Amino acid sequence: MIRLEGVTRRYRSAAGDRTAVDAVDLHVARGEVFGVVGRSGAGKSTLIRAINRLETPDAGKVFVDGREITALNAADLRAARRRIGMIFQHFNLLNAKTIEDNVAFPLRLEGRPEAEVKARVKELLAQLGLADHAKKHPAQLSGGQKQRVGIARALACGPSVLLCDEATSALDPETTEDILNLLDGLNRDLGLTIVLITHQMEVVRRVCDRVAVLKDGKIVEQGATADVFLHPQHAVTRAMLAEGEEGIDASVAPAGARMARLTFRGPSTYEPELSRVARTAGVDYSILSGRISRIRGEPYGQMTVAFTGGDAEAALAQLAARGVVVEAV
Ligand SMILES: Nc1ncnc2c1ncn2[C@@H]1O[C@H](COP(=O)(O)OP(=O)(O)OP(=O)(O)O)[C@@H](O)[C@H]1O
Repeated sequence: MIRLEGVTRRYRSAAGDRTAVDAVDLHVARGEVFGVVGRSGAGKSTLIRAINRLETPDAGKVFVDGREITALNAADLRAARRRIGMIFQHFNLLNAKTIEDNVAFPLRLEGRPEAEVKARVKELLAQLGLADHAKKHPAQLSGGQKQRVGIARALACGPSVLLCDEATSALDPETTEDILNLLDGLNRDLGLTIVLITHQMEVVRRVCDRVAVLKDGKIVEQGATADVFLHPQHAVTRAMLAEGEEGIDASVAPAGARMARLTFRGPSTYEPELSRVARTAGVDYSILSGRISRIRGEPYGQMTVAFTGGDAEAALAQLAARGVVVEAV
């Protein structure tokens, strides 16, 4: 659906050249929600803006829905962009226009008949819960409502792709959840392919099927969200995931304990595997840290456990045989 081949973007300034995106190859499948995370300055904005050529790459090719975006002339690019919706951190609404005129804007640019514009705007406002706000101006709406207007405008021309540039970064946690539910529903119900960039790992955990981690303009790690989040390979990914989490205090482990990190995935997360195995292997265990949650709807449990007494190695082998991922700590 979306393919980037060797995409590079450099910025030249008096302070020197800076390669914001460095020979990135990326593939996003149709109907997927794909997240790109990274620290500030990693190149996330530049990368997502290369997809609809708001930033023209210095090298490389971008394909969206079979068309090479990087090869289009200005008129064809305008037409292609109608099939690529985009929403922004600060909404980018036209403050002097009403909500309905904001949503109508891309339809009027496209030259649609006014009756069709009116009908489509009405439909979109109803779909996004904005029907009561049609005649208001952006300044009269909350952040979450403004982002809903942004989404309505992005959907106006019936895009196959939605690009989200830090779309929830200016919103409080509750409103973020509301907008993420909305994006989730659009992906599910319309089959919309979504690419989002964010520095919020929780956003990726909640909605993304796959994720790429960007550092200094390069992808350092990518994969299914659950795989990357539960078994991060790169230091940047580990550091971003560790933020806000309490580290493990190994000094609290009983003397001589065998420590291991255990990862349960899927329905077995809720099974009493640990106590069954402890009983048969005759070991005791202390849980030093742990989290049971969901990644993109899939339950998982991950905990650091200290085993004492009995046969800890046999317990770990039994857990591994039951599909639990066992890692030495
Ligand atoms: N128009 C520009 N001119 C010069 N340098 C730029 C420009 N836009 C971005 N850069 C530089 O390119 C690098 C990548 O910036 P980019 O905004 O893509 O990163 P980001 O990961 O989106 O960061 P943030 O989360 O802070 O927005 C940074 O070093 C930035 O300073």
